[in-house]
Amino acid sequence: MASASLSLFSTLSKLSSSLPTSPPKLSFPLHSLSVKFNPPAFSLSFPPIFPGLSRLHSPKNHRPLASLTDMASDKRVFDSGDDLAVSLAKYTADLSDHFANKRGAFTVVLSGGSLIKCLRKLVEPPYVDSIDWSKWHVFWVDERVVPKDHVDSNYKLAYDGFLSQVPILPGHVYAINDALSAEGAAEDYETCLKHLVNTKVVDVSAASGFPKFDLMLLGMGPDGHVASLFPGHPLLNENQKWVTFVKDSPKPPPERITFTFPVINSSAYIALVAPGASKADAVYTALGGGSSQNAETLPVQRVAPEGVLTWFLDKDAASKL
Ligand SMILES: O=C(O)[C@H](O)[C@@H](O)[C@H](O)[C@H](O)COP(=O)(O)O
Repeated sequence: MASASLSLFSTLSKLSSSLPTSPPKLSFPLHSLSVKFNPPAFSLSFPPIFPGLSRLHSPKNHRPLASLTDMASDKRVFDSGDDLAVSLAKYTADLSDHFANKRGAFTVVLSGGSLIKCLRKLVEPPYVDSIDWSKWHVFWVDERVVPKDHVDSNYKLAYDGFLSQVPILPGHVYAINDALSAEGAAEDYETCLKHLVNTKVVDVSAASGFPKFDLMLLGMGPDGHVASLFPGHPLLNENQKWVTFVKDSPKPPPERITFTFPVINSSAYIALVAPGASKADAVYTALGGGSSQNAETLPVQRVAPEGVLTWFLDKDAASKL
């Protein structure tokens, strides 16, 4: 079993490295579109009508429609990690059905860290059998600039804990080109995204001109960072690039690529998944009004998508609310 996984891993790694690194030249540069960047503002208020909610349905019928009403909640707090994982799996599966039917594709953005463990129920029945995995396209909101088989790689983390256990097409898994420098990998990933926007695999936000992913699964660090956007870092204000790089990440390893806030905030749905006591202070700052007037805004407080934001917390993370 282990060797089968290893050989699958190496096949997938090879396939991923053969992803378009120099896609066809675009007929127009998307980044030259006029871009409206919303200044950082944290808001938990939702649009009066949740995008697409009324059209959500459950063709394979393991998910009763009535349960979709709990998607109206902005914050879900669970007694256990297992309860959180079950709810997150159901939420993801419902959105997968919705976007597969609406667009013929479901674009999902992963983080690293503890998020991958929180996806563990997706690889179990009923979801593993009922989700149309062929529609999934998988991206990373941030990635460490290390080889794909390195212990620090977010790709490897996701592959070992999730991707190797579901039939997502290898060509739909968009890992970074790990042969490049941080600058090169960020540029390459942005070029790849432009190609996918141009071919309509990835949607585009009419409001911002940035790519609009169907679902972004964001983790949050104890310091309130999301993706590789860290407190006090100038990259928090990047408003032109889609993908950029850091070489001084306070969380090791230092070299990473990351989506920028305009891309994060153009998402249709964001799940902010932050379990554990170490997240309680940042959760309080973000949701409980815990910061004083002079305190620096945490990166997570800048997460304010065009679409719907839902927090997934356990009782330890929510203990200070
Ligand atoms: O590469 C990374 O470091 C991750 O992608 C990062 O953005 C992660 O989501 C947060 O650091 C939260 O990680 P934890 O959930 O493990 O605290």
